[in-house]
Amino acid sequence: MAYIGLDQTRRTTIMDIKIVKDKVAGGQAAFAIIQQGIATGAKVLGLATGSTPITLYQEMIKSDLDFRQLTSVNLDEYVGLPYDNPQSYHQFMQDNLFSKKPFKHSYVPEGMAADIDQAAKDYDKIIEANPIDIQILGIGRNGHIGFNEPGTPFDELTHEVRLTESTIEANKRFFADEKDVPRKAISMGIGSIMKSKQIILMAYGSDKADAIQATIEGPVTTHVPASVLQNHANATIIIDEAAASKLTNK
Ligand SMILES: N[C@@H]1[C@@H](O)[C@H](O)[C@@H](COP(=O)(O)O)O[C@@H]1O
Repeated sequence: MAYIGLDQTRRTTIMDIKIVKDKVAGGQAAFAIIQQGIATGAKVLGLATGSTPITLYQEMIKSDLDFRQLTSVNLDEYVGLPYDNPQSYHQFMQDNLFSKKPFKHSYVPEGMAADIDQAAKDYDKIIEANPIDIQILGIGRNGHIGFNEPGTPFDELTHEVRLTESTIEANKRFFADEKDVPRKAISMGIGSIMKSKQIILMAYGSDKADAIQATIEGPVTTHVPASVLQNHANATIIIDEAAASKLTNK
């Protein structure tokens, strides 16, 4: 489909919206979908970082599911942040999931590669060889998914990203100083995210309410990257009351 740079206003599918009590219930709802997916043959999970998926990962950890026959493919990583830095997404995944529930293979984009463009091409080959059955997403306050900032063409593959001021501002809480926040990242593209057979986007809290309203009720536009999910055949949005507070049709 040719979405490049175009704003699409035609909604082709209706997303499944689940409004939950809180992020714990959200994690349980997402886990139930994953459990069902694995029971029916899902082999590759697309994973995300940020505070949002943590309650899902806690459900995965406390479950008796064994992930050692599955592969995981992560969305993104900062460029130039050593993998043992506590804020790197390699380390985040280790701390929040992989150290407790290992997968057969876990891929995270190589933000420390000497040649990021080559690392991006290599990551696309990994995604091609491991088609994603279920992709987990959070959402940035500006509607970004992965690190696909507003304006990213919908058919983009893995690429280097210059982070927006809004994202640097939102992510500075994890760093000692704003100047320590990396300015660049490597991210799976929207083209690859949309190829996932199933997508679960989660969002909690009032600072996500505008992005959620635009994602669900606004036009499909590259200005709000997550709005592309309106064009996905099997997307579920799990949100709490605060994140749902600006929806006009509840
Ligand atoms: N690259 C990540 C996104 O994948 C994530 O969705 C977003 C929101 O983070 P949080 O869940 O902490 O609000 O943060 C970062 O920008």
